[in-house]
Amino acid sequence: MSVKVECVVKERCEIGEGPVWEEKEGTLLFVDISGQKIHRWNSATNQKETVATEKFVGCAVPRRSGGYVIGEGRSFGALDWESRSISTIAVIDEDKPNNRFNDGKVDPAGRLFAGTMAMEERPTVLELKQGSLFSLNKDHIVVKHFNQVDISNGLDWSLDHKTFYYIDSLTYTVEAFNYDINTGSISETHTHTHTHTNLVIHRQPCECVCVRVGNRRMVYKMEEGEGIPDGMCIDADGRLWVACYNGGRVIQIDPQTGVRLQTVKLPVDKTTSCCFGGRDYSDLYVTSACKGMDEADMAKQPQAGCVFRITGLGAKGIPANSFTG
Ligand SMILES: O=C(O)[C@H](O)[C@@H](O)[C@H](O)[C@H](O)CO
Ligand SMILES: [Zn+2]
Repeated sequence: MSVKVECVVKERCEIGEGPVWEEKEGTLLFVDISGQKIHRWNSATNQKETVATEKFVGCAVPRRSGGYVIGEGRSFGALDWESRSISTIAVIDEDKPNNRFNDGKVDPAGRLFAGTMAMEERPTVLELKQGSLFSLNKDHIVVKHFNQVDISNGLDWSLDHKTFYYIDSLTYTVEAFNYDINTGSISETHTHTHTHTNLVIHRQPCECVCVRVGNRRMVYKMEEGEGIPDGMCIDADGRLWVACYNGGRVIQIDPQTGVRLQTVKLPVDKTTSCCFGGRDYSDLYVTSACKGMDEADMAKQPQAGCVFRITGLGAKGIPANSFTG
């Protein structure tokens, strides 16, 4: 079966992002970040429902108790779809009023992980190192895992739940961390002995307790022409699919070897994120953006901002997790 790419949601999102397949209804949930909208597209009827938000909305995920949890502005919010009402659960980055949520996803234990970034003057132009990665647990407790992030983006967990894969876009890499599914912790503290050669008084080994962010390591470095790593999802074989912003493609990576296994090109450059869906999760849905494109660009790429479906990949995904709080 050959790979086929088709445009399925013919709506030009400014920044289409964060697709999530909702198996029960056969709907695709996704956001338009700067368009300040949350969409649910029904693959059977081709109907779409939309909720408008008051601020940039970085992500929206299903909630086990019903409705959705979103990252809007600098708030985690609870969205009741029927009444279209949004209530604040928690506020983050109080000391960084110019920050906003970006990409987010629910871990296998039902915690919502989402990262922040500074507001952009235009795509990828922003104050650097302002972002952090947060998680919201079922008791609505917020944990801040690490900071110094440029653009917090794609994230997912290995099939054995021991590794957290993460993209800070302007590192142009995909990284991996050790992950503890029981505690939701990415960082690890450990003690080790070493001799402080630089401190004259410290001539003998000393016990240092240092908190390293869980063995952070690079699994893939983007190549020339591949663009900026943006959204990401894992497939049922444990391989990563990365949407490449300005690269007009999604790439499949083996995180064990760092080898790129597949490249699928799309008819738009600003591919932003991807998730598996459809019957037995064998379709790859890809969101895209048109923000920052001028008339001439738009004329060349009339489907910029639309959602695409790739079939025939020979790979399949796994069901998305719902927030348990
Ligand atoms: O879509 C996102 O994740 C961000 O919100 C965009 O505004 C980024 O600038 C772009 O995707 C490059 O990473
Ligand atoms: Zn993104």
